[in-house]
Amino acid sequence: MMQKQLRIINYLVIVGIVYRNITFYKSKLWDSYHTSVDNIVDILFDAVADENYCLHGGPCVPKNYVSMYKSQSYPDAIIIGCKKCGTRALIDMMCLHPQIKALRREGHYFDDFYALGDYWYKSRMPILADHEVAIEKTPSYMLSRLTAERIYNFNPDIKLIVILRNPVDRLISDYLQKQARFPKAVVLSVGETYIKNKTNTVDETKVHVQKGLYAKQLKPWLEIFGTKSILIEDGNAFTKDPLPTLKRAQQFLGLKPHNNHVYFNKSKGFYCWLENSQTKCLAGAKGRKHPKIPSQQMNILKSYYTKPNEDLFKMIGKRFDW
Ligand SMILES: Nc1ncnc2c1ncn2[C@@H]1O[C@H](COP(=O)(O)OS(=O)(=O)O)[C@@H](OP(=O)(O)O)[C@H]1O
Repeated sequence: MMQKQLRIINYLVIVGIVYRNITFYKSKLWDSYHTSVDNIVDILFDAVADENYCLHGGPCVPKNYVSMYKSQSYPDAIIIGCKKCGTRALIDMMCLHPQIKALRREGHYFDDFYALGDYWYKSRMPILADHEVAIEKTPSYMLSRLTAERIYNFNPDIKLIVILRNPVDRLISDYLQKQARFPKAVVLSVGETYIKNKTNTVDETKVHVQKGLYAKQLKPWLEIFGTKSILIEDGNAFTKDPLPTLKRAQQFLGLKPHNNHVYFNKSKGFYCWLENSQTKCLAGAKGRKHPKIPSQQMNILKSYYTKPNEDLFKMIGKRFDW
């Protein structure tokens, strides 16, 4: 009897583990399903794409379809950071330029999926017509020297775009994202989370705090790529008025200036734009209302970042208003 119960428990544990893994990998499986389909389509097109794009006595593939598909290419530029600094708004608004196309989701090839190979990366890229450029954004790239090395080995001439934000605003934004995702786990306030009670100093062990140390993160990128390959923008200024940043980004990519039709949307409280005559704003997860932080705690957070900010400004040769 005991053995039978043990077998049932064993069985339930296995079912539990399988279920958990399926849930965890569901999105990744979905992704790779699409990728496999893309790859199969590519192989088929390779097979049929002889001179006339026809199989022997079989179906023909429209010439322009083949050449359109074949124009899928690696990115010309990557937005490498930083998290919660306006990367989504930047890439979506950059795509209002008729020559810019972007990977819809974050790329994560050079950090999470490097083992899948650059063919996988390319297969996720948008299809380009002549004179168009492809971009992607992955805010976590900026955090690692290894990623910088990988990207350099991949393409030393690639253009990199960095959008930064007042690190205290960034910290609160990361906190709010975590709170929204894990409401039961985030019970402490911003101050209680990031300021040590006993010493009234910032808790430097917290990853969210470390993510605001921009000079440290950018140093390897500047060493590896040099200043000319990296456009560094102020996310706070971009949020208030995106046009100057968008203009510089177009110039940086060597594109003709294009007047992106963005406008301040009062009800969203942020800039939005028109897409096929419809208003398009970012989803509610972007542009959350920040809580009021008690001024004493705010001062502790601000003064913690004063020196790292100065290091950053010195390193990049320009100042931001934070
Ligand atoms: N036009 C527009 N609409 C909405 N949000 C805007 C816009 N421009 C900049 N931002 C700021 O972008 C912040 C989110 O940054 P990211 O897109 O980089 O976040 S993420 O790292 O991809 O999760 C987001 O941070 P929070 O305000 O803290 O939510 C916004 O302040």
